[in-house]
Amino acid sequence: MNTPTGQRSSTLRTVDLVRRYGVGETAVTAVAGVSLGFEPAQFTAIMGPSGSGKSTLMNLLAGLDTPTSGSVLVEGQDLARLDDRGLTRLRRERIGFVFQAFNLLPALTAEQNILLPLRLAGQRPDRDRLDEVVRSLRLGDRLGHRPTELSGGQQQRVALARALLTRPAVLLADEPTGALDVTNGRELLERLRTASSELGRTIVMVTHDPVAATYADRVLLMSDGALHGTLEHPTAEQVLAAVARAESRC
Ligand SMILES: Nc1ncnc2c1ncn2[C@@H]1O[C@H](COP(=O)(O)OP(=O)(O)OP(=O)(O)O)[C@@H](O)[C@H]1O
Repeated sequence: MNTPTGQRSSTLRTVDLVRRYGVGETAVTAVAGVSLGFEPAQFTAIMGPSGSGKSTLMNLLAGLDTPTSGSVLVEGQDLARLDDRGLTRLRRERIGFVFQAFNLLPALTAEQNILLPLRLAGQRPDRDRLDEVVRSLRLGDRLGHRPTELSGGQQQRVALARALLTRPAVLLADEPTGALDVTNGRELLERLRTASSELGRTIVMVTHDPVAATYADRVLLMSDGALHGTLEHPTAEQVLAAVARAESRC
């Protein structure tokens, strides 16, 4: 998509984004001036040592935290200009979330969990859309089960179905494979890749796993709250080497 000025308009964009915690000598700059664009159908992995600002950046992208300065724009809308209702609506309709801990409601069945965001928005579920998502994630025979009756892989696929049902522009995934075994982790990463390449979703994933990062189109390396490099379609060895370099800077 191009703007009248010829600039490419990103689905998600940060401009000089800064998040500082505390004041005076104990102040910590968790995100130190990050300007980034995330494009449609682009799958980005964010890596970096512990404390480098990955979670803070994700919280800012999700509108869960407010920048000290700079801005986050989702489909051109500056999150800081939205009131609480507008922000809740944008997060419910345009941003999907997948977390390491699945975050499913234990009292609800898989289907009820998947439909929850729509119900909260007061919208009727589109059965065809539900069937399509459920089929693509191989959940057809598990819909009546509660989370405790599902494997970890199935629970995370339910969480992904919930995130994808509303056709969000952006999917934010925080260590989505962190609690999964290798096989289920790889399957989830394949689903994420399909969601970006075939469905056009903009995906941003924080991971500590160099192999998981190779499923992304690009890997952004953070250290000390700043961006210290980008790798395009790297191998796991290239990711490992880059992370080691970032850690040696700490
Ligand atoms: N609420 C807070 N109050 C004060 N400092 C904070 C707060 N949240 C994060 N920080 C600090 O900001 C820096 C970045 O933290 P952040 O959690 O974003 O790092 P991270 O890269 O996600 O780390 P990890 O990989 O361990 O999850 C750290 O120094 C952290 O201690």
